Amino acid sequence: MAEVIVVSSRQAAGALVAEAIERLVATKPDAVLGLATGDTPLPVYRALAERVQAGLDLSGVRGFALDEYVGIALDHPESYHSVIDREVVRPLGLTPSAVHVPDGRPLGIETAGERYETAIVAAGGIDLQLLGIGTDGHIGFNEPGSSFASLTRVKTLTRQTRDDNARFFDSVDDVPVHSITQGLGTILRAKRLVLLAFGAGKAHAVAAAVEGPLTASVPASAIQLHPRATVVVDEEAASMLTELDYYREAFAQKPVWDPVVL
Ligand SMILES: N[C@@H]1[C@@H](O)[C@H](O)[C@@H](COP(=O)(O)O)O[C@@H]1O
Repeated sequence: MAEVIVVSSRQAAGALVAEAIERLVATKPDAVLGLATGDTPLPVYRALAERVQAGLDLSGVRGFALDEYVGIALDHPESYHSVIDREVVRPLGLTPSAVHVPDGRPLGIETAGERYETAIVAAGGIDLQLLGIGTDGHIGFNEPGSSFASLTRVKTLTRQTRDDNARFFDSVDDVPVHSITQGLGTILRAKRLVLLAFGAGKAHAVAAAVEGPLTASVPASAIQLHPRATVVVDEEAASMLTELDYYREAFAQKPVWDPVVL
């Protein structure tokens, strides 16, 4: 099962995960990060940016974004190319050519997934994959029904996801219908997973992912198959978990030698 850590705030989550990333980079300066978009990972990026301002060097770190919209202009402010550049590459001082985002341009889209998988393998795989979670239980853009063996490919977005993401666009009609996303199989190959979730709106999806049955209907439940998965949640997002006392006890009693703990 995943390790669950309940934190008091988004800032506390950001600090905790930034600390884990700093430790990873200390042992592997060219570590490969799996980068999530959306609001959820922002506290991690902000905490890392502060560490960079204080002298942390992340210029050797490589990155692979989870997903991208299909058919969106690369320079659209809400393309994940733009978001990753704005929220991650620049503030963290990463080397732009070392950070990859799936290619959602229509020309060549049939082979874009395969090319992305090849690039991840050539980089030696992802060391730490950051994940948010959709209210419908998606990770990346793996919507309900996604195969646990799926690799990077085009997925049609659900209406719920498009409604959720409409806040980034002028209207829901402007939200692209298709995405290209790392598959659940891609995500499960990462050496470590860190899924973050904040707010009551995520409570149902978190409970289903962590404690529900393993089912493609809740794509995030795939994290139960991963031997090094950590879920970092605030009290609201944790509110529907039934084993909260156990998670708190396990974290309080964490062995110092435990490599799974953040
Ligand atoms: N493709 C992204 C996901 O990777 C993200 O996890 C999810 C949740 O977004 P937020 O963190 O803004 O709630 O939204 C989008 O659909």
